[in-house]
Amino acid sequence: MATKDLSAYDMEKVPSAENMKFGIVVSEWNYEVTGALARGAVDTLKKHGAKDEHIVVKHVPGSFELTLGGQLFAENTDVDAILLLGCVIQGETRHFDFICQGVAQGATHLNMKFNLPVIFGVLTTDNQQQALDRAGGKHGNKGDEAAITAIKMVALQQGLENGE
Ligand SMILES: Nc1c(NC[C@H](O)[C@H](O)[C@H](O)CO)[nH]c(=O)[nH]c1=O
Ligand SMILES: CC(=O)[C@@H](O)COP(=O)(O)O
Repeated sequence: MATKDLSAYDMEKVPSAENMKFGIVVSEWNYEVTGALARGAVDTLKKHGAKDEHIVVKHVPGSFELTLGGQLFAENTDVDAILLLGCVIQGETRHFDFICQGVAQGATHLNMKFNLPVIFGVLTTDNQQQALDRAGGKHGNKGDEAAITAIKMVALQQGLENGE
């Protein structure tokens, strides 16, 4: 099955992030991958106008903790969007399934609970190579994708809230 280039997008269709504030929660598990996701996300947000001081990055131990990290951002800051960045790689047991389900459901819950764009930037792969391919490799960078998604959702929300 063809895999989309996660970093390919129409620059003209991305609103300015100049006045937007972002919180980024990064899992420390598989940090060779998640660190690359974070760099891609920060670089992309700044490429579209976000100010350094409006991008706050915090780390959590694993992807399962991304949800609480996002909730802490939502409860204690005035960010306009939160990016959850992680990498879960299938092991020998079903632990993978529970982590992935937990963080996916957690991210969805935060979107609804706080009426705030919470972006699911978590790689869920069979092996490390698939993850590396999507963290700045041949399939682009899911961190870039998460950043663009965050910008577009903030612009959508602000537009609708302003009656546009
Ligand atoms: N195996 C992976 C984990 N496991 C750790 C969990 O995310 C969590 O920290 C633990 O279960 C304690 O609550 N985390 C990843 O992000 N990626 C993995 O591949
Ligand atoms: C995906 C994971 O949870 C990682 O810790 C691998 O765990 P296991 O090999 O015990 O399934």
